[in-house]
Amino acid sequence: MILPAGYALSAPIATILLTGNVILQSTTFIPSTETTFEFGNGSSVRVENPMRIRGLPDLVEPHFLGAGGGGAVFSYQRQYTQKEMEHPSEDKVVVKFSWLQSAESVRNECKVLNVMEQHHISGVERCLTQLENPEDHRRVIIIMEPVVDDGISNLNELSTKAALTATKTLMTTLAQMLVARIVTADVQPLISKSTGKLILIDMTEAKILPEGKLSDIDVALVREFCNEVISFVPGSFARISSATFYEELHRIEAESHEFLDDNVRTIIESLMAIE
Ligand SMILES: Nc1ncnc2c1ncn2[C@@H]1O[C@H](COP(=O)(O)OP(=O)(O)OP(=O)(O)O)[C@@H](O)[C@H]1O
Repeated sequence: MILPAGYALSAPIATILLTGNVILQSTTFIPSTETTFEFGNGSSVRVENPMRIRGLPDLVEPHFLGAGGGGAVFSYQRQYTQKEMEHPSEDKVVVKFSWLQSAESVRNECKVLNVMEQHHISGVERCLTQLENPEDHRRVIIIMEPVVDDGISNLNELSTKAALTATKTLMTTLAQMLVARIVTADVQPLISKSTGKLILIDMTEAKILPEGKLSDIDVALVREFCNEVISFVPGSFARISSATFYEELHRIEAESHEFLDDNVRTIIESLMAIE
């Protein structure tokens, strides 16, 4: 977790307000609580338990995951009714509370993730919904999945098997994002230590490149994105990462008839060149 000093949690639980009302949920009684987290950047986040959002099961058991320039991130457990338990999806969700100054970036994150979902891009989060923060309507809350519980960001700390799984996902995602013309200069992999399952988190700075000839700035952005992604791959996996990238690229181009931009192809070929 990268936690800039300014965003450190100054007090784990500053206020706990027991509102006293008891909510009937399935067969469990959950006392409704509100907890205010104060952060070192002067912002606070009011965390409700349960959190009620239209179209989603009640969200319970908030747990602080981390904070950065975009906001404060918590996991919540979905509280299913008996009927919904028959077809449960991922059990936990990620809830990101933007700061006031980062609301636009967090809106952008959900928008880009929605576009990625339309392109069937794997290895990234899914943004389920976006809402105004009732504390301050200029701030935004986004709900995403999945939560990676035992996440690390360094592939070199994984077992060989898990690192290979993570590398293949990373290169598959790189190919899918490049064809979809989506890049980010802030690449943050989160990898399950036990399984090697990888997702790229934090799409606050991600950009959907416009159609047509790329500007010099966008070419530089693509180069930075590719460089950053490739820098996460352990040196011994250079060959397999390149093979995975091109295999996925050929699959997408054959199936969707969407093609990599020529400039992007040149960049990736130079970075993937193996002596
Ligand atoms: N899906 C997830 N599963 C587990 N932990 C997560 C997940 N998403 C985010 N986190 C944790 O929350 C932290 C902050 O998340 P993220 O990097 O998305 O926030 P941000 O404020 O937009 O960051 P940045 O300062 O890099 O822009 C991460 O470093 C990570 O520790």
